[in-house]
Amino acid sequence: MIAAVVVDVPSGSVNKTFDYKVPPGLENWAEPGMRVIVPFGPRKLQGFILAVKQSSSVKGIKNITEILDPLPVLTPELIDLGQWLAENTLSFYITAYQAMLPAAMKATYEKFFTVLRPEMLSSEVSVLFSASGELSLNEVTKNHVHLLKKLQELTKTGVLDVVYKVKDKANKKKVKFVSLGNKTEAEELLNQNGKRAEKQKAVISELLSRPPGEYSLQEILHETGASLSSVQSLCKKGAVYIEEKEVYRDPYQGRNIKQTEPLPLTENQQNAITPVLDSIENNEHQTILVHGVTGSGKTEIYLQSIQSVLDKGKEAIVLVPEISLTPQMVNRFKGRFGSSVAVLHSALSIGEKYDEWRKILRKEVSVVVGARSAVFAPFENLGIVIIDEEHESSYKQEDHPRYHARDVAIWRGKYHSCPIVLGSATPALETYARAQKGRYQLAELSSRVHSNPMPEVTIVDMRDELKKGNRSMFSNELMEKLKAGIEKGEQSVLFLNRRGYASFILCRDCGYVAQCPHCDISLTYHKRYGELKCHYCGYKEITPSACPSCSSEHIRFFGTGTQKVEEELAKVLPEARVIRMDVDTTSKKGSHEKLLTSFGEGEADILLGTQMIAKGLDFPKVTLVGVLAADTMLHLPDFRASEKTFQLLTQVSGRAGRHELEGKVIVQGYDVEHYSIQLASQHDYLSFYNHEMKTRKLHQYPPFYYLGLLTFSHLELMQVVEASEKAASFLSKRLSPDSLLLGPVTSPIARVKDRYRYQVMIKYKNEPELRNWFEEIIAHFQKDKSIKDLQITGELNAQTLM
Ligand SMILES: Nc1ncnc2c1ncn2[C@@H]1O[C@H](COP(=O)(O)OP(=O)(O)OP(=O)(O)O)[C@@H](O)[C@H]1O
Ligand SMILES: [Zn+2]
Ligand SMILES: [Zn+2]
Repeated sequence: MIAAVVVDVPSGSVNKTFDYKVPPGLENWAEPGMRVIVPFGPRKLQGFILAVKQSSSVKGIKNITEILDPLPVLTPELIDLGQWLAENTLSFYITAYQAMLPAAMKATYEKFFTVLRPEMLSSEVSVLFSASGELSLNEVTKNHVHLLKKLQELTKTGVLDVVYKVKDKANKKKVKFVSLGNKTEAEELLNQNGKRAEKQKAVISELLSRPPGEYSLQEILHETGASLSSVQSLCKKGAVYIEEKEVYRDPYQGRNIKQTEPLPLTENQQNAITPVLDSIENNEHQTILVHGVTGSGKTEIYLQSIQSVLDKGKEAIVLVPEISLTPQMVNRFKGRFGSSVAVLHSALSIGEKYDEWRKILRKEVSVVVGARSAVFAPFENLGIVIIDEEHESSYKQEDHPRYHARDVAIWRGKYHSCPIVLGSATPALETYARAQKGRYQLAELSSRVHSNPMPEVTIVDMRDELKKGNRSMFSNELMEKLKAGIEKGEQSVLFLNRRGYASFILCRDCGYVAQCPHCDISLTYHKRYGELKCHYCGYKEITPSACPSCSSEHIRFFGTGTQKVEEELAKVLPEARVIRMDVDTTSKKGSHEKLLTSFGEGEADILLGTQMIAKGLDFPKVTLVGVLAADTMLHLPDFRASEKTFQLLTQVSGRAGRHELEGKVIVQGYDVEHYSIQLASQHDYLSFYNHEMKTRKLHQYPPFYYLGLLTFSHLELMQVVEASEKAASFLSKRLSPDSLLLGPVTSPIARVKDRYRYQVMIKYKNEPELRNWFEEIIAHFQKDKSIKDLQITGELNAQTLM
C-alpha cells in the first residue's frame, strides 16, 4: 500500500505529495486525512496522508515511520477544501491543512545528538550522554554552549550523529479515578485494627457510602485526608481499582447557564427566517444576508434556524468576531443547546482548544461557536453556517493562508447543500451588492424587536465647543447626560475610537516623535509599564524623561486614549464609578468577562472602552452612548475608512436603549460633516451604501474591481525596488486592457522589522490567469539565486492595502 503524503515544509519545491510505503503492520490503519511522521532527507517530518493507492511509479520509496492519529483528523471534505484553499490563497498545501486544525496538532521539531563511536569521546563530552544516550540541541545551547563547536566537529567526523525528532503537542489530559474493587476484601479491611489502617479504612468507607462508580482520586484523597500511598496499597490488595482516564479541559466548567426557550418570533423575524428554513428544508444551498438593524433580534433567528438543523440530525457552525466572542455571547448558545455546544476561541489555552475540537471530531457536539478558524470544524453532516457581524475585518486572515471565512463557508455550503447565513446591521459593501444583484437572498429586519425606537443621535462638533470655551474632551451635552444618567441609576457606555489615535510621545520643543527603529511607525506609549512599544515587531524601550533629539524636558505623553479619558472623568465626574476596558485592563485571562459581569450587575455607572465594547453587548440599563473622536479613523490610508467608520458608529450606537428604556447617543468629533458620520446618526444604511458605492465606482475599488496585490519585502531597498519593477513589467505585458496596474509603490507601512516594503496593485474585473502569473512571479524569485531572502506575498482579493 502506498500513501501520498504532503509534508511539513512550506516551500514551493515541495508543494506536492510524496509517495511513501505503508509498512505491512499499518496497512489496515492508514487512511487519508491522518497525520503521519515520515523520513524526509535527513529529517523526520510530520505530514498528512491525502490519498492511499496500490502502487507508485516512484523508485526507492521509503516507509512511513509512524501514524499519529487513530482516526483521520481531516475529513474527505476538508482534504478537498484544503486544496481549493491553497490554490485560491496562493499558499502551500501544508499551510492550508495546518490552518484547519488546532495548533496543538502541529508538530514541533527538535534536534538531538546521538553517539556513533563512544570510544572517540572525551570524558567531558561523554558525560553529557550518560543520562539518556542522547543530547538535545536545545539543552546544549542552554547549558553547554561552549561545547557546541566541538559537538559539530564530532558530527562532521562521524563520531556523533544528528537525529530529528518530531514532538506532538497534542497531549491529552489524564485524571486518575478510584473505584471499589473486591467487596469482601474491602469489608474485611474495615475490621482491621492499627494506625496504618485508619486512613485506608476511611477511603473504603467513603467509597462504600457513595453510589457504586468511580470517583476522582483527587477528590477522595481530599475528603478522607488519606495519602496516595495508602490508596495504592489498597489497590495492591485488590480492595480498590485505580484507573487513569482521559478528561476534557472544560473552560466553562462549573458555570451555571440559564436554560432558555425559543421566543415567539415577531412578524419581522418570521419573514426573515423563512428563506433560511426553506433552504434547510429543501437541502438547497443558499447564501442569505440577514440585514437587521441593531437590536432587531438576529440572534433569535440564528438560534431557531440552528434548532431546525439539529432536528434534521445535522450540525451547525456559528462564527462570531473574536472580540465579541464574550461569555455573554457564548451563553446565548449554551443556554439554548446546552452541552451540545463546543466553543473555539483564541483565549482558550492550546490544550482547551484541542479538547473542544476533539469533541467535534468525535461527534459529541453538534454546534460550534467560534472565531474565524471555527469555519473548518470537522463536521460531516453540516446543516448551516452562520456568520454574525459578517462585515468584520477579522474574518479575513491576514497571514498565510489568507482566506476569508465567508468564502470558506460558502464553499462548504455548496458541498453540503445547506444555507449560509450572513448577519449584520452594516453588511460589507461587497455582500450587500451581491444581495442586490440576487446572488444572495436578502432578508431585511428594519425595526427593533417590539418596535423599540432606534436611539436618537446628536452630533457635536468639538470645534464649536472650543469656541464656546469648553476645553475638556467632553461636550456640555455629554456631561449633562452622563450626570443625569447617574442620578437616575441608569448606565452609560463611553466609546473611544482608538484606531488612528494611538498614543505616542511628542517633544513640544522640536516635534520629535518616538519611532520604531525597525519599522516606519511611531511607538505606542504604555503608561502602565512605562514603555514605548512597536505594535508591528514588538520592539520595546523605556520611556525617556528628556527628548532624545534635543534634550528638552518638555516631552509630552499622549497616554492611551482610554487612560486619559478615565483621568479626565475622575476630575469632572468624581462620583461616577467607571469600568475601563482596553488592551491593558483585559490582558489577563478572564478579566474581560469579569469586567463585563460587574458592569452587567450594576457595579459601575460608566463602561469606558475601545473597539472591544462596540459589539454584541446587550445591557438593559444602558441608555446613553457617548462616542469620543468619531472621525479619527476617516484619515487612515484605507479605501474602507468611510465604511469602517459607518459600521463602527452604527454598532456602538446600537448598544443604547435596547430594552424598555429609551436610548440616546452623542457623537463627538472634528470632521463631523462627513457622510459616514451623518448617515450613521440617521441609521440610514441604504443611503450610505448608495453614496459609498458611487465613490468606490469612481475610484475603481471593490466591489467594482477586485484588488490583486503583490507585496515585496527585503532588507535592502534596492532589491525590493528592482524586484517589484520586474514583476510590474511582467504583468503589464499580460494584463487585459480592462485591468489597471498601479505601482510599484511603497506600501502604506513602508518598513516592518527592518524590511522595506513595496507593492504592485492590480484592479481587475476578470483576469482568470492572474493566479498563475502571481505564482510564476513568486517561483521566479524563489529560483533566482542573486536575490536572497526576498519575501513576496500575493493576494487575489486583498481586503486592505496595508
Ligand atoms: N421574538 C422576540 N421576543 C422577545 N424578545 C426578543 C425576541 N427576539 C429577540 N428578543 C430580544 O431582543 C434583544 C435584541 O436582540 P439581539 O441581541 O438578538 O439583536 P441583534 O439583532 O443581534 O442586535 P445586534 O446587531 O446589536 O447584536 C435581546 O435582548 C433579545 O433577547
Ligand atoms: Zn525635542
Ligand atoms: Zn517595529
